Parts: sequence; structure tokens; C-alpha cells
Amino acid sequence: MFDPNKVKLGIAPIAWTNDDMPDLGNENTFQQCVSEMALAGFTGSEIGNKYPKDEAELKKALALRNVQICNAWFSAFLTTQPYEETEQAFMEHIRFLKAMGAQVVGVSEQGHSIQGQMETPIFEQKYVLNDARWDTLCQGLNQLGAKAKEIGMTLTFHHHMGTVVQTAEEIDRMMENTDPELVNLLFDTGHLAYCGVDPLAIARKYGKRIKHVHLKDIRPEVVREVKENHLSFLQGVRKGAFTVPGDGCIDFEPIFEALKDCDYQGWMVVEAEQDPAIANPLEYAIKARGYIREKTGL
Ligand SMILES: O=C1C[C@@H](O)[C@H](O)[C@@H](O)C1=O
Ligand SMILES: [Co+2]
Repeated sequence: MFDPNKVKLGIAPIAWTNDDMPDLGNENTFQQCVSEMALAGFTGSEIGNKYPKDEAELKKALALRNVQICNAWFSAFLTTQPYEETEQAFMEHIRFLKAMGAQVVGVSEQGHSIQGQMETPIFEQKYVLNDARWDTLCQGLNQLGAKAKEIGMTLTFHHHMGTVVQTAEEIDRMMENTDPELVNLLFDTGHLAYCGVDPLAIARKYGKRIKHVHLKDIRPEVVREVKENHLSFLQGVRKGAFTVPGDGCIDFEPIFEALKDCDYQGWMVVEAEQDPAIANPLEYAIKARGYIREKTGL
């Protein structure tokens, strides 16, 4: 279905060690993580906290396993801090990513975000930007996108539960008010399904501007429990709200078709944070790899 020269498969280290809650999978080493990614049949990875900070060391460890870096999460604070502070951190981040061979960077707005707060109910207390701050956000994203473009990188924006860009309306507003030449979308199936947005509709709507994909599934019964019991995003993760594609309720087949129809080129990254003591990361990586092979031929 996909041309393997155009679409490549990666997996995120968050299933081995969770950077948002490092006690989850603290026992898993970097070496084990990248070895198991390769063993499961993935050729790409994002960057986790346990990865060596030294370029040469990281490159060598990855080359030994034929794994490439394809992205790393960047936290922007455009709505709460002076623009220059975010730009400075962003430049350092994308220079490292570029040196590692990545072509895209995934940016999330973390100003006012509640995603990392252990006790804050994820469905009730999400912050909503006013018009002035929306302008600040979109203008800042355009500026960061231009900086990325100058060095040959593509900025993709990661919509995310608990952040100021979570819902379909917020994604629309961000996309409509940013320059398509500078700001693209990081399409994360799990975060859309989690907040009740149809990932297929977003794939169809923004196909051409999707430049990076996170393949995440949800366990609807756990998401329901999070909602009913007013739990936080991180409490939900611990309970198993997310899982690998094919193991939850999202129908990925039409989503893959929609991406194929718009000639998607780039990485599709399995990103399914859950407790590694319950969901063995290698076992789930193999499961995800088999499901993607079955549905896409990749
Ligand atoms: O891309 C992501 C990075 C994680 O740190 C985050 O919390 C996760 O849910 C996600 O989608
Ligand atoms: Co994601």
C-alpha cells in the first residue's frame, strides 16, 4: 500500500521508559530499548531521556542497530514566556536533531498545559486561550517554523490532551492562522481519539500538511474511567489508556488509506506509552509491527 521508499516506520522510547514519569520503566536501559526496537523491525526512533547526549555516541549506538532518529519532542512556551526564550531552546534542539539526521521536529505548546500534572483532571481543567494569546501562539509558531526552514528542518505541531491545542476546533484555529509553508501538523491518532475527535476526519482534512505521524491506540474503557473518575492524563497512562495500534478501538485501515491518498511521505512512529511492567515493550512493539505489516504491506 505505501511505498517503503517514501514511508518509514519508527517507534518511540516512551514504551520502554516514560519521560513524563521516569519511574515507569526506569529499569530499562537505553541499549535494551534501541536493541528491541531493531529486533521488532523498526528503523526509526525518537529521542528519550536515557539517550546519550553526545552526538557521536548516539550515532554509533543507533548505526549498530540500523536505527535512525526521526524526531524529538520540543516543549514551546510561546503563550507564557518571552518568544526569545523559546527560540533559543528551539535552535539548540533542532541543531542537535539535524546533526542526528532528522528532518522534522515535533513542537507542543506547553504554556498552560496540564498534561504533566499528576492530580489535575484531564477532561475538566484544560486551559482555553483568549484571542490575544492565540495570536501570540500562531505568530510564534510561524517564527519558529521559519527558523527551522532556514536550516532545512520542518516544524510539525503536536496537538495534545491537556494543552491549549487539543480539540478539533483548536487544531483548526492553529492551522488556519499559521503559514502552511512554515507550520505543519504532527498527526497523533491517540490524542484525537482520546478527546473524542475522529482521527480519520483530521487525516482527510489536513492530509497535505501532515508531516509526521504518531500511531497510538486507546483503550476506550480506560478513557471512560479517566473521565468518570476525574483522573489526570498521567493517571490514565498508568492505567493503560494508550496501547499500540491494533490493540485498541481505532480503525487504522481507513486512516492509512487517507494518508496514502494524500501521498504521505515521512515517518509513522508507534508511540504507545503504558506501564512496561504490565505491557512488555518488546512484545507490544512486535505486535504493532505485525499489525502495520498486515494493514499496509510495509
Ligand atoms: O508525543 C508524545 C510525547 C509524550 O511525552 C506525550 O506525553 C505523549 O502522550 C505524546 O503523544
Ligand atoms: Co505523540
